[in-house]
Amino acid sequence: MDLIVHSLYSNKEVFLRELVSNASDALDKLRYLSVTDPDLLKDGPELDIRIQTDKDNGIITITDSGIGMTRQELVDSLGTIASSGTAKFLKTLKESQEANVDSNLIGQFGVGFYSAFLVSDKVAVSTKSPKSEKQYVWEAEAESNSYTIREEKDPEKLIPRGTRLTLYLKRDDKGFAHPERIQKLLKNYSQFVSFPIYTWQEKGFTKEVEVDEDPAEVKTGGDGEPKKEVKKKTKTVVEKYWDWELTNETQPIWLRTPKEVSTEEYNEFYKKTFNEYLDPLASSHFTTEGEVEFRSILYVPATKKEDITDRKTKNIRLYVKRVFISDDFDGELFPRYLSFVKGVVDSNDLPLNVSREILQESRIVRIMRKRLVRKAFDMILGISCSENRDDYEAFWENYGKFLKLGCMEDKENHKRIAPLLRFFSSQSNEELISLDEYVESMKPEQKAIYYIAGDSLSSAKNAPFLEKLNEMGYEVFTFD
Ligand SMILES: Nc1ncnc2c1ncn2[C@@H]1O[C@H](COP(=O)(O)OP(=O)(O)OP(=O)(O)O)[C@@H](O)[C@H]1O
Repeated sequence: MDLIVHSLYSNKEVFLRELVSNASDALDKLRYLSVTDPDLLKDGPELDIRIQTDKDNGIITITDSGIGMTRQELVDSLGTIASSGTAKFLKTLKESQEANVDSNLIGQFGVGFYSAFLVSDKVAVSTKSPKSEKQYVWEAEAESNSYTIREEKDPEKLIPRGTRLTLYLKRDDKGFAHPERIQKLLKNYSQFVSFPIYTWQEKGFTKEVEVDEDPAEVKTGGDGEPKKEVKKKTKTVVEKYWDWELTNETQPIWLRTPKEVSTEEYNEFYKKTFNEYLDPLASSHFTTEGEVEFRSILYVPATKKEDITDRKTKNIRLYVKRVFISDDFDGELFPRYLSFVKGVVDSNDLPLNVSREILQESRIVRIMRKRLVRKAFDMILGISCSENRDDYEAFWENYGKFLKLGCMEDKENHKRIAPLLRFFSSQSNEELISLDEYVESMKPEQKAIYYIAGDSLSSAKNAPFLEKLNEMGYEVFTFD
């Protein structure tokens, strides 16, 4: 706790992003499960997040109507740091400290539930799962290293389903309980949450009220006689009241028209969705219609992905008709060598209860995969056409080996991968150059015979190069 509080000290406000993101996950889970079990919604069809503040007492409550937690789930999820987002955060923190990452960037990582203690002395989580008859309250104080769980007995505090977090703010952080402050933070942090977020706001409307009667002189036309008439006077007053106000836009960004979305919005969406702290190198937003209909936004990250064999990347978030299904299907939607690509894919043609088995056998998925892969190539080609040569060099340094793997694993796409390859060449002062530039720089007699020593001859990365020479009309002989 000490480590979290100290490393995030200047970035306390991330608590709101983290707690709203947990609420949104809980709603996603409920919506997904309710597809096959509509009974789960019987305690209330509304799926939303509501945030209320009490600025006089420094209290914030965040209520979601999501999946909630049973007593056991409370113990498992909030009782051990090791299994929470906080554990992941601590791991990242350690790694980034070792790598000397600027500590300002740390606030961008996913911190998890425990970030509530950045601003709170005490946190209460009152939660009702549709699987359980009872509602339970988990409570802990920042200074203590234990928690309590009890059953909620107060009828006034019962909720039909979901979770209500109550944050009792620290003395110095009570300012977060101002409704305008919360609204501002939400606009900044949660604009891409796809469930409505309501905040409790003071509102006013103007109305005319009568004031003390006052005799007024009014001329009546005709006889010219001034007539005394009593005219009622009014004045405008502002009537104050409190009500829920919708604070975010719930239309997912991928459903919007690409022309209307700015680069900043794409980048923000990327950073918030994938917990990234650097803007992506490239993005691509597209819709395909016809045989198979889906929408997608893909990104090439600017951060390096080390492990080429890591298939569990959670880089592609799959939605079916806007319902979040899973981020576990990267391998089904993209080949291994493109596992660094991140993005969202929303299909109208897949069943909501789609499983890995369905994906693997589906003709629709085969078509989607083909299109996604092509779009990924286009996006990478786009970076290579950038006026700034450094952009592609950065890309190549991060992901060059992935594309080389592509040459080996995806013969069908050789023609698309070839223009994306780069080589160090002694003919170009060891600069990274493309195949075209390489062939260009060769003397005619070099083009006639191209000899590669040792096993590199049969190595797949040379295959596109040989194909290229062949295409240009040279006869290619290879020697073992
Ligand atoms: N509002 C909520 N409703 C239901 N379950 C919740 C809620 N908030 C947290 N949880 C449960 O507590 C667990 C721990 O939350 P925490 O934020 O620490 O990690 P995480 O959400 O799993 O990871 P990350 O924050 O990196 O996404 C969650 O996985 C979830 O099971």
